[in-house]
Amino acid sequence: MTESARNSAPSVGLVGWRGMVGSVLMQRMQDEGDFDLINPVFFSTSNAGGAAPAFAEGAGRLEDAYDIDTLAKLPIIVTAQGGDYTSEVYPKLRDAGWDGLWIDAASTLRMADDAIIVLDPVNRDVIDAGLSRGVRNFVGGNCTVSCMLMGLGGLFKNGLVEWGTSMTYQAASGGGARHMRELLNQFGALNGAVAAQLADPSSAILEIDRKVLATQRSADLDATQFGVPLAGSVIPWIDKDLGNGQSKEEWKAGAETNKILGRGGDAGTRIPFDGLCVRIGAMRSHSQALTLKLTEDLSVAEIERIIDADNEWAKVVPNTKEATLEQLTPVAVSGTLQIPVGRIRKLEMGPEFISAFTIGDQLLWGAAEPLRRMLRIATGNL
Ligand SMILES: NC(=O)C1=CN([C@@H]2O[C@H](COP(=O)(O)OP(=O)(O)OC[C@H]3O[C@@H](n4cnc5c(N)ncnc54)[C@H](OP(=O)(O)O)[C@@H]3O)[C@@H](O)[C@H]2O)C=CC1
Ligand SMILES: N[C@@H](CC(=O)OP(=O)(O)O)C(=O)O
Repeated sequence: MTESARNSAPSVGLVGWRGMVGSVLMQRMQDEGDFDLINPVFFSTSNAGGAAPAFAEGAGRLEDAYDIDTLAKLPIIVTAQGGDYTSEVYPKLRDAGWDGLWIDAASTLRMADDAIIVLDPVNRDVIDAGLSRGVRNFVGGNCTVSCMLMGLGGLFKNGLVEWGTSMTYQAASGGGARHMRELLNQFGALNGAVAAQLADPSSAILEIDRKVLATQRSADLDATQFGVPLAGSVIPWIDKDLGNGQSKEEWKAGAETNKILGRGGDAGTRIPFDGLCVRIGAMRSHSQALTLKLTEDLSVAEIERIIDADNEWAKVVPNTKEATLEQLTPVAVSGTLQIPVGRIRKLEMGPEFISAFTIGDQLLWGAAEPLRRMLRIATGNL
């Protein structure tokens, strides 16, 4: 960046840059040249005074992420530090009179009346209208909701969905950096428990199975983050228990989908959307199986055309075994911005009922990318 460009670029506070979402955000910002457009100021909750990351030329030392005076000097703050941080720091900043832009990955402020959930390929009009009327809080949506709307936005935006249900398969990284490490350590422990038997092709498979189960059930297996073992298992509960049989992750599906689409509160326009959220042992990328009731009997070819045409990242995968195995797995999708949508077919329940299976890298479109793009929109660069 030239000296004059640096002088005119806005200063942007970056909090939570070394976490799971933050690391992906930093990588995307480097890839897209976003650091040429801002003067970054890096914060830390655990290492104030330490060195700022090397990729940001001249960024100096890490500031204290709890120092309200330092934060309040900045016109824009981007945080991927988490909900506890937002709950503690955000109200203090506003109480101190700060009127800058708060761009956040955490769910804390998402449903507040003065916050917009950002997913600009789906709701750029809502974002622009919000900026014009002085909205200051822009929050990334829940990862499964954002990935689902990036894939199936065409159907929703065209008013073609009467109701929907999603059954999710969410990766370990949805919980954060420590959850990924725990999953890998568990896989390692399971493998280690039967390494000798695996090396011997004639060993009894039931003996291997018994030893793996004993290791999974052993108190020695570290399950601090997830609470129970995830390796070789699934956990059909994500986020808090709302006390009505629904998990908070499941509640977000209906609440946030409707808010992003601008169909909030009004029972007349709200699209019923609900399902079950399940943690699985994938490393990265959230998958979901959807059942949609459409408002009309469209051909599969027309449904596919609408999905493909909606945005440059949604991509229909032909409903064949070969294409599904090749293109519709977390391994195929992770690290890319593509949102494949496959397994589209009419269900036996009637001509308006369809199935679909979609996957998105929840750290990209589900978290970092909407924030990165919001920063560009806010600075007049998108
Ligand atoms: N993970 C996901 O898929 C998604 C997450 N979100 C939301 O984004 C927010 C951040 O989530 P996420 O990035 O997953 O959280 P992480 O737990 O990965 O990171 C959050 C913070 O934890 C601290 N930290 C402590 N130990 C470590 C470590 N070993 N490695 C890296 N960081 C560490 C860092 O703060 P410090 O440097 O100050 O110590 C870091 O900024 C949350 O609100 C979450 O709900 C939203 C969508 C998807
Ligand atoms: N709850 C998601 C990740 C996440 O952080 O979601 P949210 O931003 O809505 O709290 C998961 O665990 O996969």
